[in-house]
Amino acid sequence: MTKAIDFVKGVAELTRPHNLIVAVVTTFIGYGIVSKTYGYQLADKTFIWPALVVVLIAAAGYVINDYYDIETDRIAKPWRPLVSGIVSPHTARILAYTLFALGLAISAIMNPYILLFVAANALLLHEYSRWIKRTGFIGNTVVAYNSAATILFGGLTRSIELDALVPYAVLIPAIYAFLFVLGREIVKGIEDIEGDRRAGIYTIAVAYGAERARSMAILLLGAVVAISPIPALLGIYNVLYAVFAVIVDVTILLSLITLYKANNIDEIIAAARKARSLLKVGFLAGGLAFTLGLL
Ligand SMILES: CC(C)=CCC/C(C)=C/CC/C(C)=C/CC/C(C)=C/COC[C@H](O)COP(=O)(O)O
Ligand SMILES: CC(C)=CCC/C(C)=C/CC/C(C)=C/CC/C(C)=C/COP(=O)(O)OP(=O)(O)O
Ligand SMILES: [Mg+2]
Repeated sequence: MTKAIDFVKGVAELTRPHNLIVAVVTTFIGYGIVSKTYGYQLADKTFIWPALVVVLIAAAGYVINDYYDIETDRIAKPWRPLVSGIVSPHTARILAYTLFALGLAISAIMNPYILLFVAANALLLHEYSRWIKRTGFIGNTVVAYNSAATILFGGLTRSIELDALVPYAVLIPAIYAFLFVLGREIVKGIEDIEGDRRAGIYTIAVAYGAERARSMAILLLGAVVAISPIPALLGIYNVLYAVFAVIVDVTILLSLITLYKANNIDEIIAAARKARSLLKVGFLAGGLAFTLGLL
């Protein structure tokens, strides 16, 4: 019985449910902006479909990532379900392709254009883990784009449902998400520098050193803080945007101070480990800023 429970826990862990929750929130950002632009109620029961597609495709993306990362995770993340042996690589592969297939099937039922968008993003997600990740910075931009694409996807699905054009306003949170995730991916590269170097993954940290990667992450994430007040000045978002944007800024600034104060490679890697978790809190706060800010 314990083995069965461990297996179910392992399968759940492979899908990274905490990230899926944030992805649903960010999908709602695009959906909500379109609703508000055309004078409809923000939330509608139809949101279940884009939310379900994003959960299925993102979960598939996380599972196939662990499948392709098993050797590097043996070094940096021995607790992952495939490395610890709780779930077999064969099972993970079947799970990933089943999740991809379910996401594509629902997209096909929704609309041909939605199927095209989801298929392109699903392919990009799969190829990221299969080989694009090894290119380093390009891989970071793919993850940042795919993350921001949840916002575009929410806007696309609601626009098609309302037979309306996707408003440019959807691009605003998408740009913030892209910069935020990209900065965090560079921080993750600092944390994983040893394992990535042995695996031949040319992240910014491996290619240019942890110090330069730290400087790039500080620049990118500092830019998110610098532009964070702008949406509050646009008259689209309410005070809740400002409240949650401050939380985002605090998570980023605490991360950057920790990184800046590190004096040597070991301290920089330890600071990156702390920043990775802190910035994840910022993702949720950021999603809530652009979501609750629409109410
Ligand atoms: C100033 C302000 C309010 C900024 C907010 C920006 C914003 C909307 C951020 C949300 C980012 C986002 C789209 C998150 C949803 C999808 C997601 C969780 C992406 C990150 O997943 C990839 C990551 O590398 C997974 O690795 P790990 O986190 O280590 O499991
Ligand atoms: C837009 C549509 C239809 C779907 C988007 C699906 C989503 C939410 C994508 C978000 C980003 C995502 C799921 C990326 C998957 C690839 C991934 C796990 C990147 C991070 O993996 P690594 O670079 O190996 O780092 P870790 O495994 O240590 O986290
Ligand atoms: Mg991985």
